[in-house]
Order: sequence, then structure tokens, then C-alpha cells
Amino acid sequence: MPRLFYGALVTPTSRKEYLALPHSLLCVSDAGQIAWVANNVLPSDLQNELARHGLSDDPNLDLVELKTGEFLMPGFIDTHTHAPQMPNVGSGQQYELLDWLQEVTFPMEARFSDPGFARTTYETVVRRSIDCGTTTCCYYGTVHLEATKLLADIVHSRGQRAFVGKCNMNRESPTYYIEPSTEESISATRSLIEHIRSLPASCPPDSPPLVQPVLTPRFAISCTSDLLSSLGDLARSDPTLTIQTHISENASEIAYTKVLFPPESLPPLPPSAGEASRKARDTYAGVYDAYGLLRHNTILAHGVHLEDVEIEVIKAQGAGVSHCPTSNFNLSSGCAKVGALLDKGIKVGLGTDVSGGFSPSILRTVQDASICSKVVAMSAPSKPDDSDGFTNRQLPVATLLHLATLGGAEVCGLGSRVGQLAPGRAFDALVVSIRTDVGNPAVWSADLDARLDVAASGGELGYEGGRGQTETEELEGMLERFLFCGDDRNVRRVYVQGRLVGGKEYTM
Ligand SMILES: Nc1nc2[nH]cnc2c(=O)[nH]1
Ligand SMILES: [Zn+2]
Repeated sequence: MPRLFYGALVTPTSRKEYLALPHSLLCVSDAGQIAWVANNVLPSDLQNELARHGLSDDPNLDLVELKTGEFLMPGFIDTHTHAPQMPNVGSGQQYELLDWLQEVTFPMEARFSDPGFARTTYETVVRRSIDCGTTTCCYYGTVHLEATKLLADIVHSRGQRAFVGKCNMNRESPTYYIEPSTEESISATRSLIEHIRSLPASCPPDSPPLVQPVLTPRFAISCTSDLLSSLGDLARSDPTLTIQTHISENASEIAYTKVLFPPESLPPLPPSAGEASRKARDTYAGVYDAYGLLRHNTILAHGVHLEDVEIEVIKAQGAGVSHCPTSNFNLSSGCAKVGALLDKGIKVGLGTDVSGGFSPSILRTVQDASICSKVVAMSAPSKPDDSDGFTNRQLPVATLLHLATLGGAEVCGLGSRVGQLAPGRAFDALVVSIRTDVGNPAVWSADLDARLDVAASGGELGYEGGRGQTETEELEGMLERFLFCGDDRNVRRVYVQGRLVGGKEYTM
């Protein structure tokens, strides 16, 4: 039996535009795919529209009618986070990256050698991520195989779409938290891939499984050349394997990477290598490129200080960038120039980077991405010309929405499957409410209250706002208030592949 949602709907269409549709009727198939969407269906037309689809006389019709102040939107995509770091959120922010790893992060990650601790922690982490509205999440685990298998199992049973990776790290790490050899790191990685790929399928047969493995070299510094080389071989043997890693986050990290991987130490480029690869040899991106780890399905977290030649090679290889502004502010890493990446045509999504970032919510990341773009614009040596590019400009709401949804989907190779509420895509969606009765006064709207008063006194629920806005403008205002003042109280229902998996109204 198909399920129908009737009410306001918001969805990105491009990096610059989105649709705000006050009266939509959206149909979800049994397989959790969006079958069709009808727009401009006024309440008086609803029965006719249902009849057009042969659905009006069904006594079991599963129709969810959204209330005034509620809207549907695509679920958030968190393109970079660390599941084992959630217990550390809100602590250790006096450090910059390399000290923070040693003092705060590695001691916590080491505790995941205990599967009991891993299980209880990961249950909380995954529930919290889903309830924040994240329908797809790219998780780093720890170096531990058992704990990372548990993370994949929990994500699978909770119904979140995800990529789960076991960290590879065999050097420049403390003795209590390091893999003993390349062979053991690769063998555990293979076991995790096998484990995840053997989880029961929960998607239509022609769709990728909800939970997928991801190769996860922590960052170049923590991997020997031998390990990077073996990971490159593994990647080459399976072009469908997604890769995630960190790049160019912090000045000391970049300098040390260059010390560890001088260009003469890198494997020679094949004769087929392009100009961009040759020019980037002595850069951070050049290291990943030389080992075959920079490709169409690589997710690069941060990219705060990328050189021009690195941007070129990232573009040439089709890799994507996970913008993690909350973490970049918190660890004093810097402001990524996301506008310039977008103008280059590089795929960009958002990452919470818990616990470099102190919130598991993509909403917080959206807010910081906006502020970051304003800082970049304010500190740019010259003002942008009249072109319609993003470089050195503040990111508009449409772009922020895109980064949080469709942009993230593109970064993790799901750009044609999720990130947009459109026919043929999976129903990975949120029911958002900005009504005051959900308990978040920060999203309060005088106009919405006025409408609700009219409704409560038996009046027409037509638009009665005081500022002469159209319904579309009012919905755009609701989206903006949600993005900037919302939190998980406003995320009422979270659906993945058509299944209700979380949100404030979810009860297990
Ligand atoms: N933000 C962040 N950067 C890293 N670089 C290497 N490891 C990490 C990590 O755990 N967090
Ligand atoms: Zn990270």
C-alpha cells in the first residue's frame, strides 16, 4: 500500500535554487521510493488528485496530512563524522589538531577495544545522529575490527543509510593505539568489508545497500607508504569502494605530511597520469593521488588550506570535499574557501566531524558554513565582481540547503538516489515542524502564530500573515528559521528508504 504525504515541501534543485511548495502531494511506494509528486494541490483539489491516481476510494488509504508550520524536506547527509568521538563532544577545544589527537582523541578511541563499551556507545551515537535528521552518515570507526563491525550492525538495525569504515593507522600513533603492521591493517579492513557486505539487504534489488563499507586511512601521517600502497591496491581491485580520509586541515599537519612524503618518495605516476597529477606531486593531495586513493568516490574531509594545484587534481580525479566548519572553527584550523571549490565544480557536502565539531547536528554545520563563508567574504582582498559565482561571497540559503542534502549525496556517490524529494529517489526525508508547541522557542514566528490563531477560532486556514508574503515566501522563511534556529526538537519524523527510523515523534 503506497503512503502519501500532503502538505508543504522543500527540496533543492541545484546549488543555487530550491523549490518551496506549499501544497504538495507526495507518494511513496512499498519499496520506499518516491513514486510521484504533485504540486499546487489545494485542499479543495485533494480528492480529485487522489482520484487521478486511482486512490480516492481506498478505506485503508495511508495519508499523512502535515499541519500548518510543518514541512517535508530531504534528510541531512553527514559526509564526515567519528562515531567513537561522541563521548568527547564539548571537551578539549583548547587544542589544535595534532595535540588534540594525542591528548583527547586517541585515549578515547583506544577504549573501543572493549566491545561492551563500543556497543553501548554506538547505540547512543547512531540514535542521536538519526534524531538530528541525518539520514545518510559517513562514519569513521576506530582501528578495532570488532567494535567497527558492531557499529555497522547497529546502523543496519536502526535503519540509517551509512558508510562505515575501520581506521587504518600504523605509524605516528601512540603505542596503545596503533595497528601492528600493514598486513594486519589490511586483513582487518577486508574482514570488515566482507562483514558489511554480508548484512541482509534492505533496499530494492537495483539500489545499493543501506550500509556500505568505506576505506578509511585516518590521514597520510598515520599511514606508512606501504600501508597507503596496499590500500591503493585494494581500492584498485574494487572501483565501487568509497574512500574517506582527511586533507589539509591544519598548518602543522600539512607541513608534517610534506616532511613524511617528499615527492621523490612517492610511487611513480603511470604514463597515463594527467597534467594535474604531475603538478600536484609535492602537495598533500598529491600523496593520496600517487597511491591511487584520489578518485571519483573519495571523500576528503576539511580541505581548509588547499593549494590551487590540489584543487585542480581533486577536480580532475572527481573527488568530493566534506566541509566541516564547526570543527574548523573549534580546533582553530581555519576557514575553508568553499565558494571557490564550488566555482571549480568540485562536489561539496557538510560534515559534523564530531568531536572536532561539538555537535552531531548538520543544522549546526549549516550555521557555521554560513558564518565561515561570511568570514571568507569579509577577509577577501578584493570584493567579488558582478559574476554570479560563489568565490568570496556569503553562501545563500539555497546553497546551504544543497550542501546539507544533495551536495552531500553527490560527495558520497548517492547523487542520483537521495538528497532531493523527486520521483525515482529513495524517500529519505524529514518532517520538520517550526510550531511553538514542539518546544523550541528560537524558531518562533509571529506570522505562523497569527495563522494558528485564525485556525483555532474556526477561520479559514488560508494565508493570513501580516507582512504581505505569499505562501511560498512564508515557507522559505520557515526553512531559513529552521536552518538557523532549529534543533532536533524541530525534527519530528525521520524516514530512510520510506521507513520511519527516528525523530521526536518516533517511539521504538
Ligand atoms: N578533525 C579530525 N582530523 C583528523 N585528522 C586525523 N584524525 C583526525 C580526527 O580524528 N579528527
Ligand atoms: Zn575527522
